Amino acid sequence: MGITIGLTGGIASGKSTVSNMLREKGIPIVDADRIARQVVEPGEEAYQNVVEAFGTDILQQDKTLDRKKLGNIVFQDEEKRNILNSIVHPAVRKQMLVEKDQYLNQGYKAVVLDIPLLFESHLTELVDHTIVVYVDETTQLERLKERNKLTDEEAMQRIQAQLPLQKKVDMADAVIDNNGTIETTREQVNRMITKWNLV
Ligand SMILES: CC(C)(COP(=O)(O)OP(=O)(O)OC[C@H]1O[C@@H](n2cnc3c(N)ncnc32)[C@H](O)[C@@H]1O)[C@@H](O)C(=O)NCCC(=O)NCCS
Ligand SMILES: Nc1ncnc2c1ncn2[C@@H]1O[C@H](COP(=O)(O)OP(=O)(O)OP(=O)(O)O)[C@@H](O)[C@H]1O
Repeated sequence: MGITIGLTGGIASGKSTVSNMLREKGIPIVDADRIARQVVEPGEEAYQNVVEAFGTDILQQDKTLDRKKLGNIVFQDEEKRNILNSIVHPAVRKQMLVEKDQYLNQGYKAVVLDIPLLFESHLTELVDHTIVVYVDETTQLERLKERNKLTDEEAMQRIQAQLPLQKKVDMADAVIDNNGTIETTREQVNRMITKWNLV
C-alpha cells in the first residue's frame, strides 16, 4: 500500500531543494524540520520539557523558543544536543507517522519523509528506500555559511553534529548529486520519479 521514501543528506546539502521538486510533481512530503518546529511551540508538551531542561534563558520575549540561542548551545555540546534530541525526536517520529499514514490512506502512490537525521536516529525502519542528497564538503560549507550567515567555525560545528555525508552516501539506496546547477539536480530527481514509479 504505497511506497515510503526517506530523503536525507547533510545540513544544507539540498534536501529542501529536492523535496520542493518532488512536491511540484505531486508527491507528498513529510518534513521533519517543520514538525520539529511545531512540537516546540508554546503549549506543546515538548516545549514545556525543553524549557525545563534548558531554562527560560532560551526563550524570546514572546515566550517562543530563541532558536538561534538554542542552536548555539546544542551544536557545540553533544551532551546538551542529546538532551534536546531525547525530548524532540519522539514527538517528531510520532507525528511523521500520523502524516505518512494520512497520505497513504488518501491513495498516494508514494510519500517522502524528509529527515535530516534519518541514519543518525535509526529511522530507516520507517521507510522502504533511502535517497541521499550529496554535495562535496567545500560546497556544503559555503552554502551553509551563506544561507545561515554563520562563521566558518559555527558552520563546521553544525556539519560535525551529523554523520559524515560520505557515510550516508555509502548507506543510501540512491544518491542525488547536488554539486551542480539546480537544473542538473532536477533532471536526476525526475529520473528517480520515473524509475521508482512514484506518481
Ligand atoms: C537546535 C535548533 C533549535 C536550531 O534551530 P534552527 O531554526 O537554527 O535550525 P533548523 O531547525 O531549521 O535545522 C537546520 C538543520 O540543522 C540540522 N540539525 C537540526 N537539529 C540537529 C541535531 N539535533 N543534530 C544534528 N543536526 C541537526 C539539520 O540538518 C536541520 O535540517 C533546532 O534545529 C532543533 O530543535 N533541533 C533538534 C530537533 C532536531 O533534531 N531536528 C532535526 C530533524 S528531527
Ligand atoms: N544546486 C544548487 N546550486 C546552488 N545553490 C543551491 C543548490 N541547491 C541548494 N542550494 C542552496 O543551498 C542552500 C541549502 O539548500 P537546502 O536548503 O535545500 O538544503 P537542506 O539540505 O534542506 O538544508 P537543511 O537540512 O540544513 O535545512 C540553500 O540556500 C539553497 O538555496
